[in-house]
Amino acid sequence: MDSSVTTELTPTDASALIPGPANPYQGDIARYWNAEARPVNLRLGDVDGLYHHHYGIGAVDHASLGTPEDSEYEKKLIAELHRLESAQTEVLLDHLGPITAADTLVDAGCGRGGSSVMAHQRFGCKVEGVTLSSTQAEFGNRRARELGIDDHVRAQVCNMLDTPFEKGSIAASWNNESSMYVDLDDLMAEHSRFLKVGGRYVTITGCWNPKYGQPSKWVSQINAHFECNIHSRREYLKAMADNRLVPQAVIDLTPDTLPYWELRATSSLVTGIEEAFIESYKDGSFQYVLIAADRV
Ligand SMILES: C[S@@+](CC[C@H](N)C(=O)[O-])C[C@H]1O[C@@H](n2cnc3c(N)ncnc32)[C@H](O)[C@@H]1O
Ligand SMILES: CC(C)=CCC/C(C)=C/COP(=O)(O)OP(=O)(O)O
Ligand SMILES: [Mg+2]
Repeated sequence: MDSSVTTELTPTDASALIPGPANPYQGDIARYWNAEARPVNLRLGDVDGLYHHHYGIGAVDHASLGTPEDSEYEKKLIAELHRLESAQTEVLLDHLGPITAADTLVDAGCGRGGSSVMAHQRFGCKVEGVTLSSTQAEFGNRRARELGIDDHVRAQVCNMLDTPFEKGSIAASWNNESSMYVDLDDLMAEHSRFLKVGGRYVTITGCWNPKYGQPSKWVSQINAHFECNIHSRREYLKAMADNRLVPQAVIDLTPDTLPYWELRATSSLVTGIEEAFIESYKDGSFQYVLIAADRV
């Protein structure tokens, strides 16, 4: 083809130019999430159409569950787990700072888009989600169309370490349980690049606790289960400090997530990873944290 010829790109052509996985590992992760269809995620999402791939926080409302003998008990338990997962997103959104409808936010590693939809519903803003999985991006875009918000909420297949967002164009961004798939220095550098000075970055993540020493056997088990690479709390703080992201809040959510796991362990939707989360949270080797940082 004559390289001197420039052709105007339609949006479809432009999206076809988005590079694929940057390395074989990212290819594995794209395949993993393209194939994922666990009932614990789909049945919870079916409760109200918000599909999450993260865990829950807050006290279990035991009164709402009734007793295991009730015919509706399992349905109520699923609704309760889902309520706790959406409560987790609400806490993340609480830490984004003042957001207006004119702002654009980035949901880095957006999954099926539950957090993106909730952010738009709260702030009226635009939300750009990125995921390695084409199945997830299609799912999220279909939900946005069904909700009539596809002019504000969009998912793209894109590596979050190399996004198309312009330097300094984004009011706030987050990783909701998606930072354990990437190098943290590369990740914080990319958020720092596209965030406005004064913008806010938030992560909710599981991290290993430097006070414990090294990653415990439970942490290794979680890594193997999800093909991820859990970082330490210290690595998060260092990567932020090195990339003009200054922590404004560091909140240990471990006590708040344990009730979710203990309830989930009693459900029919268990996946086999519940013991590793419960035991590592209890022995102190693993922590569930929220870190909110100012882009300075
Ligand atoms: C556990 S899911 C979390 C999804 C979502 N944040 C949520 O709370 O529902 C992890 C997500 O990270 C995404 N991910 C992992 N590595 C990525 C990368 N390099 N670029 C973009 N997305 C990535 C996966 O595609 C997946 O959507
Ligand atoms: C806190 C840590 C270490 C998270 C690892 C990333 C991850 C897989 C999150 C949940 O996804 P999911 O909702 O698809 O998982 P599950 O099927 O277990 O609910
Ligand atoms: Mg889940």
